[in-house]
Amino acid sequence: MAPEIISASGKPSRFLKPASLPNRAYVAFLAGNGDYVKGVVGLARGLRKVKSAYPLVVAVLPDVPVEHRRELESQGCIVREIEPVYPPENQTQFAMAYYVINYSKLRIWEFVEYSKMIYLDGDIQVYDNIDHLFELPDGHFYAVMDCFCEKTWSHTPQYKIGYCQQCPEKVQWPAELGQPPSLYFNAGMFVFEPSLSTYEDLLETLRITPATPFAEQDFLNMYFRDVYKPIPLVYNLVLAMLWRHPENVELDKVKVVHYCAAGSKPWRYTGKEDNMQREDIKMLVSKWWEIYNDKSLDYKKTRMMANDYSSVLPGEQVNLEPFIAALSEVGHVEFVRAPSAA
Ligand SMILES: O=c1ccn([C@@H]2O[C@H](COP(=O)(O)OP(=O)(O)O)[C@@H](O)[C@H]2O)c(=O)[nH]1
Ligand SMILES: OC[C@H]1O[C@H](O[C@@H]2[C@@H](O)[C@H](O)[C@@H](O)[C@H](O)[C@@H]2O)[C@H](O)[C@@H](O)[C@H]1O
Ligand SMILES: [Mn+2]
Repeated sequence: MAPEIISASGKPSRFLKPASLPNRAYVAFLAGNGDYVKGVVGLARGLRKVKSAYPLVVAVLPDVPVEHRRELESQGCIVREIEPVYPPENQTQFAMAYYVINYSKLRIWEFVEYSKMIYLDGDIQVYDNIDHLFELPDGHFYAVMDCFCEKTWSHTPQYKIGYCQQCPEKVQWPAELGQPPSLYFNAGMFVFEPSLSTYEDLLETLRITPATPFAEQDFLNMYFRDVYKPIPLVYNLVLAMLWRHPENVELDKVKVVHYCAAGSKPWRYTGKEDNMQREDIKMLVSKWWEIYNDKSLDYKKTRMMANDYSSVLPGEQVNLEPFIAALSEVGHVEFVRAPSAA
């Protein structure tokens, strides 16, 4: 007979079942054997610190070494290997040469065991709980608007005339250039619904879409243009906003920081690049390290998750208080099926 388990409410229950969490998850993308794994480990710890109720899935390319995968698993991540996705061959000059691997992000639309996911770049940190974004209405693509003012945009007409969607009133879009660009999001963070039909259509469409300087970010903006809904900048502070549009930023309200400005990746920070000696940048980099180095944020296996039922005798009453307390620390729990006592 299975052990009699007394739940925190004092009512006997055959097995403690978590309040069933809808099948949602955060998802990150990791490629190569370099140091971005530090970013994803930091992200896993950050989500735990803000007590997110959902797991972090990490889509890894085949070139991510087993040591990095084990490290991510030891941080409670669910590691899923994906195959690379390449854009059609063409002569495009990517804004950063390595952007070509970022098309592989498209594989996350295949994770249909989840009804809704929030994608986060590995160079993002979450400083306040954003689980409420999972409640946004289905049928749309939610992301934060990007900025066109950094040199990385110098190939574009908007950069050349000094137009940016963050301050559309500053420079009028000239009629001779036709329509102003549609609202354009940064693809380092977005809320989406995995779907096999969308996944197949994304790959099919990519096959006939020439690659462009911002790679999958341009592609996703084109593909989801009609269903894109901007969400406030507090959900993805692209660091350049601090010096390009400070009037749009209330730093103490920011929930998610995206370390995408040149030289701002905390694990590679030297302080030598432009803007990297700013006090706000130094504060944000050290905030990232505080979480990365905080041992109390290590993933804790609980007795239940350690499948340690053997010590529970038939008929024994199990006090679940420590377990309930650990739950609130761990944030999310994968329940393991108890071996049948028979
Ligand atoms: O060598 C790399 C380069 C990129 N990435 C992943 O691809 C994302 C997008 O690249 P990045 O954040 O550097 O682009 P940015 O936002 O700085 O333009 C990263 O956050 C990582 O999740 C990776 O895993 N390894
Ligand atoms: O592959 C293209 C990448 O394009 C985006 O990064 C850019 C963009 O934000 C520019 O606006 C900034 O100027 C630039 O610094 C920054 O790197 C996404 O963050 C990243 O996830 C990925 O999609
Ligand atoms: Mn990024």
